[in-house]
Amino acid sequence: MITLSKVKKVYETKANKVTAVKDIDLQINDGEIFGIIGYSGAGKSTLIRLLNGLELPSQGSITVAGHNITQIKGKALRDARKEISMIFQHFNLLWSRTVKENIAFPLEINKVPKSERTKRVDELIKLVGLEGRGDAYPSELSGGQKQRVGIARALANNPKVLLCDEATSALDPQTTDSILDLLVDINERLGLTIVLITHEMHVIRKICHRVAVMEEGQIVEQGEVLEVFRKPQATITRRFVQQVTEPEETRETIEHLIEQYPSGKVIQLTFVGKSTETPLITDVIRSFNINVTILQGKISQTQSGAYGTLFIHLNGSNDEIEKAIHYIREQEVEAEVMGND
Ligand SMILES: Nc1ncnc2c1ncn2[C@@H]1O[C@H](COP(=O)(O)OP(=O)(O)OP(=O)(O)O)[C@@H](O)[C@H]1O
Repeated sequence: MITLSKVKKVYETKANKVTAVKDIDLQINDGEIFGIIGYSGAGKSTLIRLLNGLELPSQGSITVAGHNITQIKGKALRDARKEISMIFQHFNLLWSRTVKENIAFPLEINKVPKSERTKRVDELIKLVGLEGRGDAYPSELSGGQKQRVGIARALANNPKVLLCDEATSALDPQTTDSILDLLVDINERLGLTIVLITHEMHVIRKICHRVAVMEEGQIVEQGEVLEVFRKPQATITRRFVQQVTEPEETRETIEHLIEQYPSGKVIQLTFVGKSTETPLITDVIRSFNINVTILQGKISQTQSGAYGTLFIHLNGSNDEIEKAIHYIREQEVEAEVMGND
């Protein structure tokens, strides 16, 4: 549904040329929630502006919702852009218009008759959970409610694709989660394709089916979210995965624990999908002559299954510890020895 082939974007300023994105090959499927993650300056905003035709690539081709947006102009481009909607970090609402009037705005531009507009606005208000707030002004709303207005407005003309530009970055964690839940809900209910850009792995973990990691204008890694969590390849991807799996203090805690347990081994286990539901630790304790101490653990849900990390200390003879690690790996659980040999 969305295809980018050999896409490159160079900005020419008076002083120099900046290559914002290069060598981008990407395919995003219908009905998918696809995340693009990268640090500031990686090229994410440029990529999203290319997807809705706000920018033209210097090279390559881009097809969105059946339109080759690199080759169309004028009315054809405007029509194509009706099928590609967008929400923003700072909501971009019209402050002098009420919630209802903000949502009605794209319908007015699209010359939808008034009676139909009113009906559609009411539907959208229900869809995003803003019942009773239709006559409020944006200044009277919380951040989460403002983003709900942004989402309703973006959905007004029944787009096929919703682009989200750091849509939750200005929100607190709890509000972020409620907006992410709403995006999943509309993805499932309407079959809408959602492409989001973010610098937060939490957002990717919580709602995306697949993810692409961007660095210096290029996609350095992409895949199913669960797979990327399980086996991040690029250094930058590992750093993003750690944002979610290792709370800030974890490394420090683990180093402290390794000092505290001079004998035996500290192991980091990584569970994915079904393996989070098996009584692995019980099996290890029963099958091997070792002591197991659970140090720290966390299980997170992704769109396609659970992902967990658990730090344990194994104590006993080297031989028994090796056998236990071998057994754990046979259960399709990753086991990384954390030093302390
Ligand atoms: N209109 C422009 N003119 C010149 N250079 C630009 C323009 N837009 C972006 N750039 C440059 O392109 C590179 C990628 O920027 P981009 O905004 O796409 O990154 P980003 O990952 O979205 O970062 P951020 O989250 O900070 O916006 C940067 O070096 C930026 O300075």
